[in-house]
Amino acid sequence: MNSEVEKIKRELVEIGKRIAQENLIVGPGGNISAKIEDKVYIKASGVSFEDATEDDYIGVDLNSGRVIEGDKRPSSEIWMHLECYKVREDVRAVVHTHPIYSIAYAFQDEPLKLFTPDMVALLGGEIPVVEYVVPGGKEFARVVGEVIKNHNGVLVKNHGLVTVGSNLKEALYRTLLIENSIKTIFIAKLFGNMRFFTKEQIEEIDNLEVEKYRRKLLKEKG
Ligand SMILES: O=C(O)[C@H](O)C(=O)COP(=O)(O)O
Repeated sequence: MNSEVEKIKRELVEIGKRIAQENLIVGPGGNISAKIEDKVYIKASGVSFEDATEDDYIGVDLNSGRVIEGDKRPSSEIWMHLECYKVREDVRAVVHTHPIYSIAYAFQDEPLKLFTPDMVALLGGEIPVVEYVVPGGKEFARVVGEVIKNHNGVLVKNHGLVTVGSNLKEALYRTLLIENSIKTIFIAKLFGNMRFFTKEQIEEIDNLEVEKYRRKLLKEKG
Protein backbone atom coordinates (compact mmCIF):
# COMPACT_ATOMS: atom_id res chain seq x y z
CA MET A 1 0.00 0.00 0.00
CA ASN A 2 1.50 3.39 -0.90
CA SER A 3 2.43 5.88 1.80
CA GLU A 4 -0.29 8.38 0.79
CA VAL A 5 -2.99 5.74 1.35
CA GLU A 6 -1.41 4.68 4.65
CA LYS A 7 -1.35 8.33 5.75
CA ILE A 8 -5.00 8.97 4.84
CA LYS A 9 -6.12 5.78 6.61
CA ARG A 10 -4.28 6.87 9.77
CA GLU A 11 -6.01 10.23 9.53
CA LEU A 12 -9.43 8.61 8.99
CA VAL A 13 -8.93 6.52 12.15
CA GLU A 14 -7.83 9.63 14.10
CA ILE A 15 -10.71 11.84 12.89
CA GLY A 16 -13.18 9.02 13.51
CA LYS A 17 -12.03 8.66 17.12
CA ARG A 18 -12.32 12.44 17.55
CA ILE A 19 -15.93 12.26 16.29
CA ALA A 20 -16.67 9.57 18.89
CA GLN A 21 -14.94 11.60 21.64
CA GLU A 22 -17.05 14.65 20.74
CA ASN A 23 -20.24 12.53 20.97
CA LEU A 24 -21.26 13.52 17.46
CA ILE A 25 -22.65 10.00 17.03
CA VAL A 26 -23.55 6.98 19.18
CA GLY A 27 -22.06 3.55 18.55
CA PRO A 28 -21.82 2.63 14.84
CA GLY A 29 -23.61 5.78 13.66
CA GLY A 30 -22.12 8.13 11.09
CA ASN A 31 -19.47 7.70 8.43
CA ILE A 32 -16.47 9.53 6.99
CA SER A 33 -14.44 9.29 3.82
CA ALA A 34 -11.47 10.83 2.04
CA LYS A 35 -10.56 10.91 -1.65
CA ILE A 36 -7.19 10.24 -3.27
CA GLU A 37 -7.44 10.78 -7.04
CA ASP A 38 -10.17 8.39 -8.23
CA LYS A 39 -10.29 6.30 -5.05
CA VAL A 40 -12.44 6.97 -1.97
CA TYR A 41 -11.55 5.47 1.40
CA ILE A 42 -14.69 5.12 3.52
CA LYS A 43 -15.59 3.61 6.88
CA ALA A 44 -16.87 0.03 6.69
CA SER A 45 -20.60 -0.33 7.35
CA GLY A 46 -21.62 -1.12 10.92
CA VAL A 47 -18.19 -0.37 12.42
CA SER A 48 -18.11 2.23 15.19
CA PHE A 49 -15.58 5.07 14.93
CA GLU A 50 -14.22 4.22 18.37
CA ASP A 51 -13.39 0.64 17.29
CA ALA A 52 -12.35 1.35 13.71
CA THR A 53 -8.76 0.59 12.64
CA GLU A 54 -7.06 1.22 9.28
CA ASP A 55 -8.47 -2.13 8.06
CA ASP A 56 -12.00 -0.77 8.58
CA TYR A 57 -11.53 1.90 5.89
CA ILE A 58 -12.42 0.44 2.53
CA GLY A 59 -11.14 1.60 -0.86
CA VAL A 60 -13.93 2.27 -3.38
CA ASP A 61 -13.70 3.36 -7.01
CA LEU A 62 -15.02 6.93 -7.30
CA ASN A 63 -16.85 6.36 -10.58
CA SER A 64 -18.23 2.82 -10.27
CA GLY A 65 -18.66 2.52 -6.49
CA ARG A 66 -16.92 -0.87 -6.70
CA VAL A 67 -14.83 -2.03 -3.70
CA ILE A 68 -11.18 -2.12 -4.81
CA GLU A 69 -9.41 -2.41 -1.44
CA GLY A 70 -10.55 -4.21 1.72
CA ASP A 71 -12.76 -7.15 2.57
CA LYS A 72 -15.63 -5.42 4.40
CA ARG A 73 -18.84 -3.82 3.14
CA PRO A 74 -18.43 -0.04 2.64
CA SER A 75 -20.68 2.39 4.53
CA SER A 76 -24.36 2.25 3.54
CA GLU A 77 -23.95 5.95 2.67
CA ILE A 78 -21.32 5.30 0.02
CA TRP A 79 -23.52 6.82 -2.73
CA MET A 80 -23.91 10.05 -0.78
CA HIS A 81 -20.15 10.34 -0.26
CA LEU A 82 -19.41 9.63 -3.94
CA GLU A 83 -22.00 12.22 -5.00
CA CYS A 84 -20.36 14.89 -2.82
CA TYR A 85 -17.04 14.23 -4.59
CA LYS A 86 -18.67 14.25 -8.02
CA VAL A 87 -20.49 17.57 -7.61
CA ARG A 88 -17.51 19.43 -6.12
CA GLU A 89 -14.01 18.99 -7.60
CA ASP A 90 -12.47 20.74 -4.53
CA VAL A 91 -13.99 18.28 -2.01
CA ARG A 92 -11.57 15.63 -0.74
CA ALA A 93 -13.28 14.69 2.54
CA VAL A 94 -16.86 14.04 3.70
CA VAL A 95 -18.05 13.82 7.33
CA HIS A 96 -21.52 12.54 8.19
CA THR A 97 -22.63 12.57 11.86
CA HIS A 98 -25.78 12.75 14.02
CA PRO A 99 -25.15 15.71 16.36
CA ILE A 100 -27.84 16.38 18.98
CA TYR A 101 -28.27 20.13 18.54
CA SER A 102 -27.98 19.97 14.74
CA ILE A 103 -30.79 17.40 14.55
CA ALA A 104 -32.97 19.47 16.90
CA TYR A 105 -32.26 22.68 14.98
CA ALA A 106 -33.14 21.13 11.60
CA PHE A 107 -36.78 20.83 12.70
CA GLN A 108 -36.99 24.67 12.78
CA ASP A 109 -36.87 24.68 8.95
CA GLU A 110 -34.40 27.57 9.13
CA PRO A 111 -31.00 27.47 7.37
CA LEU A 112 -28.11 28.10 9.77
CA LYS A 113 -27.18 31.71 9.08
CA LEU A 114 -23.80 33.26 9.89
CA PHE A 115 -23.19 35.34 13.02
CA THR A 116 -19.46 35.04 13.87
CA PRO A 117 -16.26 35.66 11.89
CA ASP A 118 -15.31 32.00 12.37
CA MET A 119 -18.50 30.91 10.63
CA VAL A 120 -17.80 33.24 7.70
CA ALA A 121 -14.21 32.04 7.38
CA LEU A 122 -14.85 28.32 7.88
CA LEU A 123 -18.37 27.71 6.60
CA GLY A 124 -18.23 30.21 3.75
CA GLY A 125 -22.02 30.58 3.67
CA GLU A 126 -25.25 29.50 5.33
CA ILE A 127 -25.99 25.81 5.96
CA PRO A 128 -29.33 24.74 4.42
CA VAL A 129 -31.87 22.27 5.85
CA VAL A 130 -33.42 19.52 3.71
CA GLU A 131 -36.42 17.28 4.35
CA TYR A 132 -35.92 13.75 5.62
CA VAL A 133 -35.06 11.19 2.96
CA VAL A 134 -34.61 7.48 3.70
CA PRO A 135 -30.88 7.00 4.41
CA GLY A 136 -28.49 4.84 2.44
CA GLY A 137 -29.82 5.18 -1.07
CA LYS A 138 -29.23 7.14 -4.28
CA GLU A 139 -32.12 9.54 -3.57
CA PHE A 140 -30.45 10.56 -0.31
CA ALA A 141 -27.22 11.00 -2.28
CA ARG A 142 -28.97 13.17 -4.89
CA VAL A 143 -30.67 15.41 -2.28
CA VAL A 144 -27.43 15.93 -0.34
CA GLY A 145 -25.35 16.42 -3.49
CA GLU A 146 -27.76 19.09 -4.77
CA VAL A 147 -27.03 21.20 -1.67
CA ILE A 148 -23.31 20.45 -1.50
CA LYS A 149 -22.92 21.85 -5.03
CA ASN A 150 -23.11 25.32 -3.45
CA HIS A 151 -22.65 24.80 0.31
CA ASN A 152 -20.09 23.21 2.65
CA GLY A 153 -22.69 21.42 4.74
CA VAL A 154 -26.31 20.33 4.92
CA LEU A 155 -28.66 19.60 7.83
CA VAL A 156 -30.97 16.64 7.15
CA LYS A 157 -34.22 16.57 9.16
CA ASN A 158 -34.70 13.50 11.41
CA HIS A 159 -31.18 12.37 10.56
CA GLY A 160 -28.07 14.51 10.97
CA LEU A 161 -25.39 16.61 9.35
CA VAL A 162 -23.08 16.28 6.35
CA THR A 163 -20.04 18.53 5.91
CA VAL A 164 -17.35 18.53 3.24
CA GLY A 165 -13.85 19.93 3.04
CA SER A 166 -10.61 19.98 1.10
CA ASN A 167 -9.29 17.67 3.84
CA LEU A 168 -10.66 15.71 6.79
CA LYS A 169 -9.78 18.36 9.38
CA GLU A 170 -11.62 21.08 7.49
CA ALA A 171 -14.71 18.87 7.11
CA LEU A 172 -14.56 17.95 10.82
CA TYR A 173 -14.03 21.56 11.96
CA ARG A 174 -17.07 22.55 9.90
CA THR A 175 -19.16 19.89 11.67
CA LEU A 176 -17.93 21.04 15.10
CA LEU A 177 -18.50 24.70 14.30
CA ILE A 178 -22.04 24.06 13.04
CA GLU A 179 -22.93 22.09 16.17
CA ASN A 180 -21.38 24.73 18.45
CA SER A 181 -23.04 27.60 16.57
CA ILE A 182 -26.44 25.97 16.98
CA LYS A 183 -25.78 25.59 20.72
CA THR A 184 -24.99 29.32 20.79
CA ILE A 185 -28.30 30.16 19.10
CA PHE A 186 -30.13 27.95 21.61
CA ILE A 187 -28.52 29.76 24.57
CA ALA A 188 -28.89 33.23 22.99
CA LYS A 189 -32.61 32.62 22.55
CA LEU A 190 -32.86 31.56 26.20
CA PHE A 191 -31.20 34.89 27.10
CA GLY A 192 -33.78 36.50 24.83
CA ASN A 193 -31.74 37.97 21.99
CA MET A 194 -29.90 36.88 18.86
CA ARG A 195 -28.35 38.81 15.96
CA PHE A 196 -27.16 37.42 12.62
CA PHE A 197 -24.68 39.13 10.32
CA THR A 198 -25.90 41.31 7.48
CA LYS A 199 -24.76 40.60 3.91
CA GLU A 200 -22.40 43.60 4.16
CA GLN A 201 -20.85 42.36 7.43
CA ILE A 202 -20.26 38.93 5.86
CA GLU A 203 -18.60 40.46 2.79
CA GLU A 204 -16.43 42.68 5.00
CA ILE A 205 -15.11 39.63 6.93
CA ASP A 206 -14.81 37.56 3.76
CA ASN A 207 -12.49 40.15 2.25
CA LEU A 208 -10.18 40.45 5.26
CA GLU A 209 -6.63 39.45 4.34
CA VAL A 210 -6.22 37.74 7.73
CA GLU A 211 -9.26 35.54 7.09
CA LYS A 212 -8.01 34.58 3.63
CA TYR A 213 -4.67 33.61 5.25
CA ARG A 214 -6.38 31.43 7.90
CA ARG A 215 -8.54 29.71 5.30
CA LYS A 216 -5.53 29.04 3.06
CA LEU A 217 -3.56 27.53 5.95
CA LEU A 218 -6.36 25.12 6.85
CA LYS A 219 -6.81 24.03 3.23
CA GLU A 220 -3.08 23.42 2.82
CA LYS A 221 -2.17 21.90 6.16
CA GLY A 222 -5.45 20.35 7.23
O1 LIG B 1 -27.12 7.57 8.96
C1 LIG B 1 -26.37 6.85 8.31
O2 LIG B 1 -25.56 7.22 7.48
C2 LIG B 1 -26.30 5.40 8.67
O3 LIG B 1 -27.53 4.95 9.18
C3 LIG B 1 -25.27 5.33 9.75
O4 LIG B 1 -25.38 6.03 10.73
C4 LIG B 1 -24.08 4.50 9.60
O5 LIG B 1 -24.19 3.61 8.53
P1 LIG B 1 -22.87 2.80 8.09
O6 LIG B 1 -23.34 1.90 6.99
O7 LIG B 1 -22.40 2.07 9.33
O8 LIG B 1 -21.87 3.82 7.64
